[in-house]
Amino acid sequence: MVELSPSILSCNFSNLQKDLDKTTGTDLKMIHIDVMDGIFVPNISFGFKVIKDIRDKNDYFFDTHAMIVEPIKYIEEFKNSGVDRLTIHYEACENLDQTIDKIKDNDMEAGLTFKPATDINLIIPYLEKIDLVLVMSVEPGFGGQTFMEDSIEKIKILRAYIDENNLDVKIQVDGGIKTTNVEKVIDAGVDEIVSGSDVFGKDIKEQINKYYEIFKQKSL
Ligand SMILES: O=C(CO)[C@@H](O)[C@H](O)COP(=O)(O)O
Repeated sequence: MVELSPSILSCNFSNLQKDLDKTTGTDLKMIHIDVMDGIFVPNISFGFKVIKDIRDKNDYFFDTHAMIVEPIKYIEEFKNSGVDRLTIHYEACENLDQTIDKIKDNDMEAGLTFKPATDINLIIPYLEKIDLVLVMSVEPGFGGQTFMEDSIEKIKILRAYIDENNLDVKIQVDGGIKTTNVEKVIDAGVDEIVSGSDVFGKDIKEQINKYYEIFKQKSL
């Protein structure tokens, strides 16, 4: 079944744990943690201290999206903060193979993502080495943007390649996803959905339950 990874970027940071507490009693298994450096993307979010503090209070799988240049420099810090999977950008790494290897050497799952303008054919050769490929369906940097329709074709290309080659790689989509458009990305073949404003900007528990209702219907 498809899983939801709600982006805490849309939480109220004046009391982050209060929003996370509202997710309890749902089917949720992971949360999405967007780290931005103000250089790779034109926004700054939060860093290791925040991740570590919420790690102490939440058992979820920590699905982390690093929108930072040269993430290789910070891999140990992500690990020490309690990150379970670290997704890095194709465009942000001087030595991508070495960065992926170092994530795995630090006992985290490795995810790879790419900006909407990046040619998907550059990503395909790395699928054998990674645990997750993330299709960005908005320009990385901000929540609340509109879903880019050409992401559907990218998901289909990745789904076909992964299935044809029997690879053990999950496909995640992130940006502009709502309960009203989620079905089309599921139909295209995603395994995981990131949603920020549509979860933490609304009635949190109600929205998570709505997503899981849709996922269950789709898996019948
Ligand atoms: O990585 C990003 C933005 O860079 C996303 O995770 C957004 O935070 C998703 O927010 P919505 O588009 O769902 O509001």
